Amino acid sequence: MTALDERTNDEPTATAMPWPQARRTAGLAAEPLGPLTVPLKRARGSALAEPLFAGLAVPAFDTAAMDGYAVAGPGPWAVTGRALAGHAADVRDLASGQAVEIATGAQVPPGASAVLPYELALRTDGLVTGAIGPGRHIRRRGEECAEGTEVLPAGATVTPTVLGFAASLGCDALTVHRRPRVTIVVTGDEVVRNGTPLPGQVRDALGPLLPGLIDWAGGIALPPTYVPDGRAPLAASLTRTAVDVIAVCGASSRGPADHLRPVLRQLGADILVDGVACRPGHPQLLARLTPGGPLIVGLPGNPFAALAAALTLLAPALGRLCGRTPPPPPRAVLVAPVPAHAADTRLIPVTLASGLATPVGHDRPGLLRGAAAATALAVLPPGGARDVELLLLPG
Ligand SMILES: Nc1nc2c(c(=O)[nH]1)N[C@H]1C(S)=C(S)[C@@H](COP(=O)(O)OP(=O)(O)OC[C@H]3O[C@@H](n4cnc5c(N)ncnc54)[C@H](O)[C@@H]3O)O[C@H]1N2
Ligand code: MOO
Repeated sequence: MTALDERTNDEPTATAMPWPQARRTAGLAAEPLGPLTVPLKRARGSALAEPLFAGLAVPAFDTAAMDGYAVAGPGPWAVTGRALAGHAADVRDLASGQAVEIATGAQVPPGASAVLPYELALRTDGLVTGAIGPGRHIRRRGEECAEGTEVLPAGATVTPTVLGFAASLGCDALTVHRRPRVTIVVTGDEVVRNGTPLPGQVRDALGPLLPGLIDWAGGIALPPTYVPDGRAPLAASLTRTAVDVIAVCGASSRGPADHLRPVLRQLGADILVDGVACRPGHPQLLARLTPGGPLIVGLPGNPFAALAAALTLLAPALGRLCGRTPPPPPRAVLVAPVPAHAADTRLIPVTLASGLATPVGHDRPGLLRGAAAATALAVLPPGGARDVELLLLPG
């Protein structure tokens, strides 16, 4: 419920914090959650709570990088046997002038000076000839990393690639920060969850949008809860469950049914960010319910404004709680000048190609059309710029 159409409201909010400061505040609003050791399959999306060390050398043994012959000394070479991957016990020392047929991934026998690929080899009876430089096509033990090397710092996100790498280092478990649990509270008597909305109703866009964004940002989203307009239901929803973060959708503005600020005052919450000088999303807020209690992120009801606010306050707060080291923000050059706001940062949906950001339009606060077609939001500071920071959108 709002008193004004969002396009007519251009008044700055007295308490609004500059966008860069608001984002920094959210990224420092809490301490990373405690470490826990989990099996690899449960670690994806978490951040390492301690550096990852190579528990073994990589490769762990001298390995053939090609199918062919492991040869010792100058040719021609007498073929004395075969070395297959996974059969290290069969490996015998090679003397100069000897060779074994070898498969990629097999352990290279001690004494071998190179691997001669089939393509360069001529085999007649038991003899093989060919030209190959010393050391060619042998991946030496430890050449990728020596045993005990730090291979990833604490704070790195455990991506699918990191999981594969950790497994190849012999890890079965990783010590990561606990991921924050997030309740999504969707407010509004007009909000419906299924089907075509009737006149006066609006289909909930945020219950479907936020879980994926929260997962991408490092949190664990609980199923959204829906509360009618009113102080009592909202207050109850903020105190019902033990979670780390509560994202409230709607009720963030100053209309007759916008109860979030009064409820937070009534509950004695500590308000950390009370409005942000950005478009869209200026009514957003960040609060802490009680000392050591959950963070509350107030997201505007307008769906694109909510997305902009989620990237401004919610994602950095979740990144911090789950212990991720934030990467340096990506940047791009706007393909053409874009009108700036005099006092507020604008967040503009763009597509990216070759370092250029192209606005996709359709960026009114109530509509996700532009954002749905975009790969990032360009951060246009007050007064404007061509070279801009980007907020990548969840894929
Ligand atoms: N007097 C003022 N009025 C408004 C201001 C202001 O500063 N002074 N700011 C405007 C801006 S900007 C925004 S954004 C909205 C924020 O409003 P609320 O957070 O209080 O949200 P609602 O009023 O509940 O809803 C706004 C709009 O969004 C629709 N909505 C709500 N929830 C959902 C949902 N889950 N999925 C899809 N759409 C949703 C709702 O029906 C309204 O149309 O306030 C302006 N007003
Ligand atoms: O423009 Mo509002 O700031 O729609 O969030």
